Amino acid sequence: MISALISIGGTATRRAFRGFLALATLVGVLQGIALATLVPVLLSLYRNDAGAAWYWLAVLGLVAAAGGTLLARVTMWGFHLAMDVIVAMHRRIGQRLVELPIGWFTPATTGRTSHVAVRGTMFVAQTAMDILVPLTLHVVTPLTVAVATCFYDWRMGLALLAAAPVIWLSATVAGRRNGAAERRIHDAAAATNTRLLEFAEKQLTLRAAGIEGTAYTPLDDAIDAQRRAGRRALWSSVLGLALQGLVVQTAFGAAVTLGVYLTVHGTADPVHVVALIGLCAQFTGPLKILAELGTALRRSAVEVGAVRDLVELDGLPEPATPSPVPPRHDIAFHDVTFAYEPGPGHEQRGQPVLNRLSLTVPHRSMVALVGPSGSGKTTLTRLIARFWDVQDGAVTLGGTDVRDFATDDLMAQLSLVFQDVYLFDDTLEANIRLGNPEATDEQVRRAAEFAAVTEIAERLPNGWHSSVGEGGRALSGGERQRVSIARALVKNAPVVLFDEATAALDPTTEAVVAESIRLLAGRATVLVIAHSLATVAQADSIAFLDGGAVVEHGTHEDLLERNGRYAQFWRSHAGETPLRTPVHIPAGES
Ligand SMILES: Nc1ncnc2c1ncn2[C@@H]1O[C@H](COP(=O)(O)OP(=O)(O)OP(=O)(O)O)[C@@H](O)[C@H]1O
Repeated sequence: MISALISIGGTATRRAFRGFLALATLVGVLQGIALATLVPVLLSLYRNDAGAAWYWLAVLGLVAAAGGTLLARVTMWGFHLAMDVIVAMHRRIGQRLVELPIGWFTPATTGRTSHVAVRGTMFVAQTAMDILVPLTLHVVTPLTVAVATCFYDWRMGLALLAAAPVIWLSATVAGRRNGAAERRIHDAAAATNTRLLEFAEKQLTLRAAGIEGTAYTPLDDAIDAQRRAGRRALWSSVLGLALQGLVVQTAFGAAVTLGVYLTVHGTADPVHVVALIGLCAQFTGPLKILAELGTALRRSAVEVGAVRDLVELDGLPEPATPSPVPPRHDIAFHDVTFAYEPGPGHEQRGQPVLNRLSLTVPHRSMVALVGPSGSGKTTLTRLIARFWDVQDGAVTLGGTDVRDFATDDLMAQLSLVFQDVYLFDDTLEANIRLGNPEATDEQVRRAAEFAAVTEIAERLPNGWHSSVGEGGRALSGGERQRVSIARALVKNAPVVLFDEATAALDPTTEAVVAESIRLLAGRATVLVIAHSLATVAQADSIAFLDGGAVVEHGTHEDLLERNGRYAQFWRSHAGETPLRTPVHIPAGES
């Protein structure tokens, strides 16, 4: 647990934790000494020795005051430590999220991340402030009491010290059981969180499918699983606490029995023994809730461990000496094999999605990717941007393996226009400028004009400074697509990866897509997942994918002449649902 916190917080936290725990231990020792000092106070009173009673009372007061002062200090320290670790945790999570391959981000992983970040943070604060200090005190104080008892009566002292490992063992057993149950609760809660987010985000889809109210089975199942895990954890913790209570009471009973035995056999003074039995109660009292504190610590450990697992995830490996940005921008796939990593819902690494695939997109040419759904077109384009790294073969840009570029350099060479357009809750202008923060106003306006975003700005109440709402909610799907095209154009990257929308677009957006592809042709290396006849017709060549391999590659005419898979595919599409034909941007919009 502490090692998890330290690994998140770094060296400074390690030093701070050592000091913090040392101080908490000192407070525990002082509290134990204060309790042990009660024995001479009581004995002095019994012997009517007022001087000695006042003396020991003064000692007790001084030790208790020192312990109290240091306790206040260590509590404050715990608060500051918690804040430091929380800040470090947020920083590490943020840093790791930036370094993770883009392909890692799925609704399931982001749901888990938000759960881990929020709960982990809460538990760190709780651990450092509410658990570690009491836990240390509840261990160190009874041990100090046991050692002190040895000085008054070595037999009773040894009995207490002998009971300590048994109590420790029972607390550990109870804590382990609870820890396992807590882990199950954690996993169940994270799964519910993901389902809940999905339930909230996909309301439109659910309602369109006629799933009304809360009757969404995966969410119900997740809540049920969480309830079952909670019930099991409750039983586990009740049994653990009962075991712990039994062991502690037995230890106390044994100490009292020993005291009585020693008194009866005349080897101990009864008054002495009465005072020591009082002290024994101070030994067993704190230990009774040791299992409870241990459980709380393990609960924290599960959450903090999940944060550590998150921050220790493998990011994209960065080259030790990044290759320089190449002057030419041809893209080549050399015998590429790629299978998705296991993840929630698909724990085994599946069959390769791309199988020894080779394809070349020459510098400043346009290649259209066509093929049945699931043939690997999207995966192929995403490998260029290192959403994931290939397992075999290589993807090169300008002759250099994409893994040999610094990630920033690689991304600077790419413009991505994908279907899942996300606009930030910022102004229209800021969303375009995101493509190139250095762009002048003139460049932003020109890209916007080309992508027919100017007319959106004219319609909105605050023009370019209008907010587009969270995720671009204030705009239609087509309008969002246009903003994303303007964003890509303003970036002016030498390589453009374009995923044409599969859904029918409004005429203006369709024209913008066709025009922007026309504009890019000859200026950039373009790899486009094509769905429209207009795009296919403009491409220098077409690669037909099936089953994760390029089965045909050539010009539209060549492939039609070959009368193979592409010709068949094209004819069936043109026959059933004609591929979209070019639409011209209305005057004034281009
Ligand atoms: N993140 C992912 N995790 C696991 N499998 C995935 C993931 N993304 C895609 N796949 C699988 O990889 C295969 C290829 O998918 P891909 O999206 O690349 O195909 P596509 O040709 O672009 O399909 P479409 O035209 O329908 O978009 C499919 O079987 C798909 O189920």
